[in-house]
Amino acid sequence: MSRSAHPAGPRHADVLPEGHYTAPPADLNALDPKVWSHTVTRTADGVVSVGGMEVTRLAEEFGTPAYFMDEADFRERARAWRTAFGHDADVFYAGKAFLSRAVVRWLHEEGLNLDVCSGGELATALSAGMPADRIAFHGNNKSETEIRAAIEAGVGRIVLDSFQEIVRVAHIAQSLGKRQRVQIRVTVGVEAHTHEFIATAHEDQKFGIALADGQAAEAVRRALSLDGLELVGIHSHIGSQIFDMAGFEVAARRVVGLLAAVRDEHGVELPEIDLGGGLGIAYTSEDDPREPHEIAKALSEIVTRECEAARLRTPRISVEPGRAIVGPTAFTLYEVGTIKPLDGLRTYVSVDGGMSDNIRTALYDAEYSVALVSRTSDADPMLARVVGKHCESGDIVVKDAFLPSDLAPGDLIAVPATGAYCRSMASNYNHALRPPVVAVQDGAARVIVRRETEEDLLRLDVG
Ligand SMILES: Cc1ncc(COP(=O)(O)O)c(C=O)c1O
Ligand SMILES: N[C@@H](CCCC[NH3+])C(=O)O
Repeated sequence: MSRSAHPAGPRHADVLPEGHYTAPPADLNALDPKVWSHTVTRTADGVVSVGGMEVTRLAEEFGTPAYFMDEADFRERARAWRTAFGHDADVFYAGKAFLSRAVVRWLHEEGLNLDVCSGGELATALSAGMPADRIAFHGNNKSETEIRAAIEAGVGRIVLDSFQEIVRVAHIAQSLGKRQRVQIRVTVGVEAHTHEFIATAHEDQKFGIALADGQAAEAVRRALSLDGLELVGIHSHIGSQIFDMAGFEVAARRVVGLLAAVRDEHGVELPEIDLGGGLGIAYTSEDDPREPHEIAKALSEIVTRECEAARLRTPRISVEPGRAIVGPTAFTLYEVGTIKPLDGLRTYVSVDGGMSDNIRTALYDAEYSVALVSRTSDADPMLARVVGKHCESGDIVVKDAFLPSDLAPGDLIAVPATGAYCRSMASNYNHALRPPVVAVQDGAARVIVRRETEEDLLRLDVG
């Protein structure tokens, strides 16, 4: 018997948009291991726990909204990537997905390298003890200050993104009496199957130097001619949240083609090839991501095969997964504040966060899952839209998902797979205070990024 608080509530079949769930899940209390981190489970009393700690206790201690990161899961995923690629390849975790000093230490301990794309990320990495030679510095418009800081620190490589930057980095390196190891980022001209805003290998966009019409070959010529630079490889990143390996195959083939052309023209075999990041994760039960060992095998086979065909020595491969490591490791915990059922449509469930802690739904039309985590329920499913508290009707966290129809203010709900690009893209819109990131492991929780306070906001406002 349903305990529905909204008996006349919406019927999902009336409103389901294309591509979304066709039916409510069989069991609303179940937690799909595809979208939740490995230590997440429902305890005997129905409360969800992570790292051995119940969310009700976590909410009491740390408040909501908050991101809870499963440290064991993070380390496991980092290790899986490291092991899959072995000692002949390098894994650079992409710090843009989420970076904090604790995360840098975990990465260091697990043997990963780090990709940073700003002075701020570089400073965080260095201050947490990541050896500079294990850092790669990216960006399509690095400032002179950032370039100088990276070279002075001794970063392992700078990834050159434009013709101007080739000269800029060479001059700064020379002025510091150094020769900087660099790669050139090329756009290989593939259309990655992902959202337009996060595809980066087609030519009509801001990143990289096009392989087409000889631009990349010209960039290599210039880089090889400058004393301040040691050109060690070619870099390609085709986009983000990609499941289909075909785009990586084409990219690898084209990059190896450039390596062969460089060998033919200059007699130089560049020793490195970086195929970037971009591997997709499961945000809903519909998504089927690849495992790191499958990805490693596929990439190394393509590169080896293409190099053999071109009679090139196989270069050292590197990859830059961000989302695939950190994305699944965290969930955002919210408290339900208000509930607005719209007859025949859907029920709006307002939580105490929103687009300020997760902009991805508004920005990319991203899909997420959600679950009631402070208790179980045997009420009927209701089609819900989880929305935030911002002054914006597009302030949506989860567009369409099923929650139990007895959901009530004060319940805790959690959105899984928010480890990547949520805290790192969080904002202070409406003077929201950015939530903390709390690492949980073996029954203990500790804040690794603290919650912002009104004092923090007022300190910035010097007016
Ligand atoms: C150059 C580069 N490397 C790596 C990444 C990480 O991508 P993802 O988090 O999708 O693995 C990005 C972001 O898309 C990027 O721009
Ligand atoms: N921030 C994006 C992806 C861009 C990745 C950085 N190049 C996301 O949330 O999916």
